[in-house]
Amino acid sequence: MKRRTAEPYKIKSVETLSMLSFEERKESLERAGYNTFLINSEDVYIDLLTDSGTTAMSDAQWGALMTGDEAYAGSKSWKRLEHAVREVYGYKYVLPTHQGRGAENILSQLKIKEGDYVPGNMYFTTTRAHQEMNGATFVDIIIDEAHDPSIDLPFKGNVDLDKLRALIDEVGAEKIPYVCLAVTVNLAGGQPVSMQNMKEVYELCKSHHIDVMFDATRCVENAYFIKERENGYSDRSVADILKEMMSYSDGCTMSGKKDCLVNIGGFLAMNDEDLYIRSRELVVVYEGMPSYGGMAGRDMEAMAIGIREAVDDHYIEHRIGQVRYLGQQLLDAGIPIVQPIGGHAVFLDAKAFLPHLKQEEFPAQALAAALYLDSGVRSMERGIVSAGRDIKTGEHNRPNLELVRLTIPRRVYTNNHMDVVVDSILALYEKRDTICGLTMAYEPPTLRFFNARFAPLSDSGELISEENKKVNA
Ligand SMILES: Cc1ncc(COP(=O)(O)O)c(C=O)c1O
Ligand SMILES: N[C@@H](Cc1ccc(O)cc1)C(=O)O
Repeated sequence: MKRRTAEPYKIKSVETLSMLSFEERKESLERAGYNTFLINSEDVYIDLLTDSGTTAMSDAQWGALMTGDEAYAGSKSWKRLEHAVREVYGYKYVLPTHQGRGAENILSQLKIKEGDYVPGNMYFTTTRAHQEMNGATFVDIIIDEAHDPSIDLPFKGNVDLDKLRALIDEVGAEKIPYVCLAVTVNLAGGQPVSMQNMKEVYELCKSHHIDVMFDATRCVENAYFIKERENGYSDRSVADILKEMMSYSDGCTMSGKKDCLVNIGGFLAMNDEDLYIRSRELVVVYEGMPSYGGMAGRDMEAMAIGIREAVDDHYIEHRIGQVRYLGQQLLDAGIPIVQPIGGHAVFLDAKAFLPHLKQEEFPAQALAAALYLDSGVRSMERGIVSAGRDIKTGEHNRPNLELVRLTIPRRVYTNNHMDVVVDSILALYEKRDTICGLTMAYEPPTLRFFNARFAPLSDSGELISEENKKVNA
């Protein structure tokens, strides 16, 4: 018999959850314009909107808050954070930023010129927005399989080297300031990149004098998948694997709100001194002194500790295990989800869940809204709404993946909460043909998914109703 394992921590402080009635949830959803981003958190029972900044900190982190050095300049806390990044990730130079997109802003401004191309293994919303705002065209070089939710591959975040070579041949290396490699790939379903692939991308780029910058947001989760799935790594520690991974890049942007186990913070790291000096100038303009970059001294203390806690083998094994615990139950029940199960989230395949809805009826948005209505579980649309519009044609970008993300915060929920989520999804699947599509009532011009508002496309005005079967037929 396989012995069961449990959380590698015990609970010291608890937060009461609110449990609204169906009618209250319905009102809350209507007030939010059927957009889960606009629901008040006090109306949410289990919050799987994001794993960003939602981590439960450890007692060591809470304790360290008191030791934060809030000096405007030369803070001891910054020194400790800088030391942790250098030691755990291996980069020479580090600059603090208020969160990941602060680092993306500075990197994009410094490296991109109008008319450049930035290849990446699938886009991320904020990352691409910064690249485009600085005049670059994003080019997706992820393997084709990553766009198919049903293909089960160990490293579905890998770069297709032929696509990268073809781009270099077509536009010339001088038009590619850097390759942006996400480890893991959020929008592909939290899928990892293999060490072999990182090595090959790095070698190809170096032969053309192109830099490789990682989006390191969930790099520890990527390192764990390498330990589990790639030949030659099973006996190595996650910390050791992570260090090797980072050696195949010239620097990284980091949202500390994920794999640094904190509620706010980020950094930009690099090995090139000239880029460091120029970045430091922009940190002063956008973030604050290079010894705090938008973070309080106490935040930096917590992050320095979180960086080390995240590479504990027991922590990361449980983390990935919990995501898998949720995903596997859904798979066993025949629910369409992105395979294999990724690092930070389980992604429902909304196209397969609601096949009666056209993509312009926003199936993933409708499914996320229906899940909230059913049980108070909050998730996030990752499909046509998130993909926005083509900046040249103004048409909707139409991603192949039309997903609902169930994102698991780190160290927050127990597996009993995961069971509640499973039950709600199974109940919705039973009555899936009663769920109708949505129309977009308000569309913001940028990053529209955050603030867009929707309305049900049904005669009754209800999102879930037996009546909808007729509309959907
Ligand atoms: C893959 C990835 N990159 C970058 C970011 C940006 O980080 P932040 O939210 O800290 O600005 C996020 C989350 O927003 C992310 O998931
Ligand atoms: N990075 C966070 C927060 C976020 C969510 C959606 C975005 O498009 C941008 C940022 C996440 O992936 O959950």
